[in-house]
Amino acid sequence: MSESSEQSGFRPDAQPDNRPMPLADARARIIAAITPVVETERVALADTLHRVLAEDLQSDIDVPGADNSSMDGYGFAAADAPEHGARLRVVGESFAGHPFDGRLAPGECIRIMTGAVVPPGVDTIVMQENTRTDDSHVVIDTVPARGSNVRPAGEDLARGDAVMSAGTYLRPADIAVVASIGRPEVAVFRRPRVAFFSTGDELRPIDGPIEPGQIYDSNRYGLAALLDELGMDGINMGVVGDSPEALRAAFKKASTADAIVTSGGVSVGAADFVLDVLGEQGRVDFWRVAIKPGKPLAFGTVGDARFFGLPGNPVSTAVTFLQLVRPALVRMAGGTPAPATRFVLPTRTALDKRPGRENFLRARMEMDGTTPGVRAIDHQGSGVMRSMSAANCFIVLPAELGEVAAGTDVVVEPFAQAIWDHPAD
Ligand SMILES: Nc1nc2c(c(=O)[nH]1)N[C@H]1C(S)=C(S)[C@@H](COP(=O)(O)OP(=O)(O)OC[C@H]3O[C@@H](n4cnc5c(N)ncnc54)[C@H](O)[C@@H]3O)O[C@H]1N2
Ligand code: MOO
Ligand SMILES: [Mg+2]
Repeated sequence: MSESSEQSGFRPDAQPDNRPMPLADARARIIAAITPVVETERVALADTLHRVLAEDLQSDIDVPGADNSSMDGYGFAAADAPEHGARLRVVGESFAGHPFDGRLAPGECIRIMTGAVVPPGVDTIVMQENTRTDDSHVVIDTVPARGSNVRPAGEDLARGDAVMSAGTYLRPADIAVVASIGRPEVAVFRRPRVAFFSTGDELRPIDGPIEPGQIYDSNRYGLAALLDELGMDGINMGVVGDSPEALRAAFKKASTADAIVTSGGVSVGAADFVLDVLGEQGRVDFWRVAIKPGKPLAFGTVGDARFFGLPGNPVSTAVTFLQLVRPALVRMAGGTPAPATRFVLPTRTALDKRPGRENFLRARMEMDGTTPGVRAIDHQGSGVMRSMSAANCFIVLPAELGEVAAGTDVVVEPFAQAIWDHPAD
């Protein structure tokens, strides 16, 4: 039996046929429901990693500010060294931060270092490995072409250039570029406030003992780290028990955030109340997505907040966060989510698959000698978080597919991703 025909008692209007929603549709609906934050603040550049730029930046200066040398060597006028073996008198030096302020007469050159200003009269630099010194002279064994090793002013950015536009998610390289034009502070969007909590009577804090039947609340630590990595303002609300009353109180408290992310209690069990309380205190936009792991995901609204009810199985929590919550939060933060980078590799192992849900198998891309391939982690249970930790990619198998034989080309999605679109890319 195909999984898509599974039934449940719950029927949000959004899914009149009661089937789990295809993942692409769920993602599109979530993205369409997100409103980006608009408030901005000025922040020291050093504190802007993974913040979203809220202003267009233009350069007031040339970077670099002057023609400069790309080599340690000697600078001269090409006309003075018409052939290999030319001999020039060394009359001064230009160091980075200490320009040469004299003038060159015919037959003269200067010692010059990488990054040092190329003075008027010098149009060519020879690297010192191609020279010999001879008293106060230098012999250029191999004369380079005119203009060699001179980096022009403004090579990186010219005065007036557009440097970066509002909506850019700031990566380390971007921060270095902004620093290069001398901006100690920039305007960024306020970070979305994302309230998150775990649900489950079995969950215990990680700094105490556990009894049989109890487990440590690991999902909340994973979620906190994922939110942190995205630059969100995470509001850690702890563990909420499996009771409608406790959930009502938690939903109420979280309803002033921009988003709420929970784990657990969204399936059909007798202690799964998240969906009921979401319907009661807010609105269910849809429930259940044709994704494995992660099917019972719920999306909706509570007060001001977009609500993501992630399934409690730890791998399901992680996979649904990456596939559905992360792009939504990128948009909420003022950025543009990038489509996943994917490519094709042969699978070294046969893959179990039933038609019905798009599968995200945890896998490792690896080389066999010089041949790249991908190998699924042995244990694919949605409670086996080590499968995520040991993996470096997903194998993504389309919903309709059945079993996959070893040697078949499969779609691979590396964990290391450009997750937001970068206008300069
Ligand atoms: N009769 C059916 N049962 C289940 C179905 C179904 O379609 N019919 N779907 C299964 C699928 S798929 C998933 S995924 C889970 C989702 O369950 P819930 O979201 O209701 O999550 P819980 O029942 O609360 O917990 C599931 C599992 O995960 C552990 N857990 C929960 N929270 C944490 C946490 N913070 N840290 C670590 N581990 C956590 C929990 O102890 C359970 O073992 O439902 C299936 N059932
Ligand atoms: O889809 Mo559930 O996520 O198998 O574990
Ligand atoms: Mg459950």
